[in-house]
Amino acid sequence: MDLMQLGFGEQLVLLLAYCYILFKLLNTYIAIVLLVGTFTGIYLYLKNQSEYWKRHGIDGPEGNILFGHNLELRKGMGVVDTEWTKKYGKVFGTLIFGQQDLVVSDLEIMRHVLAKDFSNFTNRRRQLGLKAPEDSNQLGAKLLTVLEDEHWKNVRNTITPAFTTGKIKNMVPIFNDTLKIFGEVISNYAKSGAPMDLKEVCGGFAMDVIAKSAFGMDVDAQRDSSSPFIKYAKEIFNITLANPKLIFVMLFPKTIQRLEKMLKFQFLFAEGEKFFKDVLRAMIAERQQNPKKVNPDFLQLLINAISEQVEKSDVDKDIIHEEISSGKRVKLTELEMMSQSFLFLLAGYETTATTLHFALYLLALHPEIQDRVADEINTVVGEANEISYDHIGKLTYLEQVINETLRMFSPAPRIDRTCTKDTTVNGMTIPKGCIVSVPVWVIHYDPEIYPDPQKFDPERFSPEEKASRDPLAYLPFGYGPRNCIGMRFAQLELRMALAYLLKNFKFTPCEQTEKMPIKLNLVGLTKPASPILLTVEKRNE
Ligand code: HEM
Repeated sequence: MDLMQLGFGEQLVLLLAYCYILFKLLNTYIAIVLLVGTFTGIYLYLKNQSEYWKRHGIDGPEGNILFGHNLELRKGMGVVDTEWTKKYGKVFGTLIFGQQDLVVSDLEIMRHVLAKDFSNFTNRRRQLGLKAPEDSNQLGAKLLTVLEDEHWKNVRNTITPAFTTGKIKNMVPIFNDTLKIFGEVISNYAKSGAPMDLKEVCGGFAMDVIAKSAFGMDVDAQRDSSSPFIKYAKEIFNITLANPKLIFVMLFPKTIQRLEKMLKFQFLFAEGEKFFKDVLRAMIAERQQNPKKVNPDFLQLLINAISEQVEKSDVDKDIIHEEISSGKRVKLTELEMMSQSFLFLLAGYETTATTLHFALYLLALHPEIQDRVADEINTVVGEANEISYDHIGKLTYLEQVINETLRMFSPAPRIDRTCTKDTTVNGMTIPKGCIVSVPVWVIHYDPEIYPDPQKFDPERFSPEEKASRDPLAYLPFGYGPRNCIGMRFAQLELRMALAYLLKNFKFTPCEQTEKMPIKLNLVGLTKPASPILLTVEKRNE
């Protein structure tokens, strides 16, 4: 048994049991001697761990001998990464969740870790306790985000055709149907003049899109929040690090996993998991019985996965890397299929909803930029009732606005990879077994890359500015073969939603709207510390 694979709670219980047995079985003096020896051993081990980076000639913050740098994480990843980078530079070592963690914002080293030496850095950090074991039948065991090595490559290669531009283009009707309801909801706020909670309205829209595209379901989250789909999805998204059950799982991961297997139960999200599995099973069965019915959504694309080919004209280098196309196309098991649909909800709901609401917030605070986007939309879309895929390609200033929003409020403040082989880059050796973390937040606010970084300035993403910058300097969707597979889908959803909203409405700050710089909560995904409220009026009335 690898003791380091145990949670902190389990290690403590083992230590107490060991002390008890020593004093029960042995003479007190011998027990004390053994105990002192054990504690000295543990102390030396922990000291050795905390001096790991010093031995590798890499500087870094002094860590707590017992907790490493975990305690600092309460401030939020973006905040601590900024403080540490200012003090220790672009490469420094930390110890997080018992793992040696090298934090790198040097673009050249990042290029090797995320792309050039990808085969040595294929996997993400293992989330102790939060990853269901591979042999379990929980949805969490087969999520693309946690799969490793060949298994990851094969599943990613198999589902990639679902995310190419050609396939996503067919989902425009899903967006347009959902946007009509979004329009009704916002119109009601415009009529009443009441401030609206941006996250609530954008969240309803994003939930409807993902329910329809990944589960094939109309849940109408925008007008009716009583459906079980919304109840269980919210249960997942509202879980915080203060949740007692989650703390218990993190302290006793192996014990919980053993008990779950032996007693055939699930400790976290049991009801929700059963609900999503039942829904997906029923949907998959229905579609398999009606193979001729056309469904332009992810669920159908996953069902078809093995037979779907990437057409030559549809090769999208952002999501089809050579590394991935060398993987096999595999027939997904039912669990693998259901896990990916579930993952699209996990990965695609909160990220898109928060980006949309931050974009509207920034535009409300910058009316001149909002008017410029609205003018562009009027010119391109004119009197057309619906936004089409062709319109989207022509809304270039809107694209700049979205890019700048994602620079300032990247939903993921950090991405990471596990190093599986000693790798030397620019004379520095990254040791096998450590985690390499890329502090996206720090890079997006680096004044040498983005002068006056607190300023909302979509001109930073004009074609000339973009071309003059290293692509590694902009990472809202990560980078390399393991980047966000849903990037094209998210970009289209954001552009469609903003084009529709800004064509029809004007957003303005109200008394309760917080001024910039807004207080953020950077623990987990980026979000505002308090809800953002805005008022809205109809355009052209
Ligand atoms: C604004 C919206 C979104 C943002 C900012 C975002 C961001 C990210 C980031 C930073 C990663 C990690 C990349 C890396 O490690 O290099 C990621 C991975 C992923 N995202 Fe997204 N995402 C968004 C929307 C979506 C959507 C809509 C979906 C699905 C429909 C999705 C599915 C995934 C999946 C499956 C992965 C894991 C890929 C893998 O491990 O191979 N994301 N995303």
